Amino acid sequence: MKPLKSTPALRSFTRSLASLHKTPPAGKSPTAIVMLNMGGPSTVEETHDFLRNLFSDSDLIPLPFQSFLAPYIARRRTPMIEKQYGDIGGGSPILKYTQIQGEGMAKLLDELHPETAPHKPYVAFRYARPLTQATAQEMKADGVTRAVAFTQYPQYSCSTTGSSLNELFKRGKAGEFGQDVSWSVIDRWGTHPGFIQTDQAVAQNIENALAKFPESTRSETVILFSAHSLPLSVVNRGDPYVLEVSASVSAVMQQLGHPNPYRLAWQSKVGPSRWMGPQTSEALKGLARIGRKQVVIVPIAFTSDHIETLYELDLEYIKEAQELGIEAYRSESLNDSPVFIRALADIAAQHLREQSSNQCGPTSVQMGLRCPGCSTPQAYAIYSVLTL
Ligand SMILES: C=CC1=C(C)c2cc3[nH]c(cc4nc(cc5[nH]c(cc1n2)c(C)c5CCC(=O)O)C(CCC(=O)O)=C4C)c(C)c3C=C
Ligand SMILES: [Fe+2]
Ligand SMILES: [Fe+2]
Repeated sequence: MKPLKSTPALRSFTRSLASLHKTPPAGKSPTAIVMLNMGGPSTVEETHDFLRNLFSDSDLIPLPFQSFLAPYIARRRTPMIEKQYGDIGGGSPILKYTQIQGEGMAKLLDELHPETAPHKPYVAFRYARPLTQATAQEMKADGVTRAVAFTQYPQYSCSTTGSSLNELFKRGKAGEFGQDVSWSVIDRWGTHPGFIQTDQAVAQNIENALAKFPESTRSETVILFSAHSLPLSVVNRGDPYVLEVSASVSAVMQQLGHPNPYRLAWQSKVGPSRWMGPQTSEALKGLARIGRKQVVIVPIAFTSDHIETLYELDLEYIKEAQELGIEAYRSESLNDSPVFIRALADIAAQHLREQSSNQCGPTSVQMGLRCPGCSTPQAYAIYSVLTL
């Protein structure tokens, strides 16, 4: 990763970031917990706009002549992706689940950290409704003065959480959330102590899938973790996502406490460039070649169901496995799991406690150039640009 160089432009950028971080005036406005994610089209009709927004995001896909190419690629890809959303029931369930998770989390937070109650969840999606812009208006209308940006991607990538934070920063700088909002950030939690509970939820879902196999052969079942892949160019510039996903896999296996063989594979490669491998479909072929007959596929880098679980894993890979002579099941996504919602509340509560005692833990960072606790560079608007 390249070191941050101090330049006049960077210094002025830092000053504007610092000005975002003001002490909130006393008041009864809610503490906003802003749940960041990419989102998905709630209906098939929203697919085109979702794709246009996605291909317009240079943090995710830097394209030459992006403003011309993005609508073109989106238009060409729309029929295929529309069909996939049609096949999974007519849209993405991510908004529904994020709302359930947010409501449940906020209620628990009021008990766990009454000092900052009431807590109100806001959803800020990057490519689908509700977009950050609309969320900003809602927060401004509510008179929010204290906000926590809480990424819903457990593992950090500049292309996902980094992109959402950059969007938040741009809109914050333009005053769209109001003038006196004090922000803090939970930017990753794949190895947070609270994630142990999430591991419990993931591990429980794996147990449920394992239970579909006869007890006599259950321990031979391969647990195949599957995460959205990343272009190798992104991995090679130091993006921590692959490392953090691997750490989550280890934590879940430890939680599970079984000696089952396990592997991590990567799915959903897009375009002709080289991406992180092995691809999930190749891993299945490899397992068939060495005579494995039972597999549980586990989505590990996304908490709600989406096209990759409901279409790619359920409709494509499970069938592919069957054709290879493997009996395969997918473990459920976390979705509205109460254990998971409790984990989200614990992660947010710990963050708020650290903030009020001016400490800085692993999930507790400021919108500033450097973390006041550990001095790592944490101005994401700068951080992701410099590491790209
Ligand atoms: C942790 C999750 C994800 C990472 C990391 C990620 C990186 C990444 N993605 C693309 C390109 C595309 N992704 C697309 C869809 C998509 N991506 C994720 C998650 C991550 N992406 C999800 C959950 C989804 C689907 C949303 C849903 O509702 O199901 C798409 C659009 C679909 C398509 O056209 O095939 C593209 C394109 C890149 C380039 C990238 C890293 C740089
Ligand atoms: Fe993606
Ligand atoms: Fe820190």
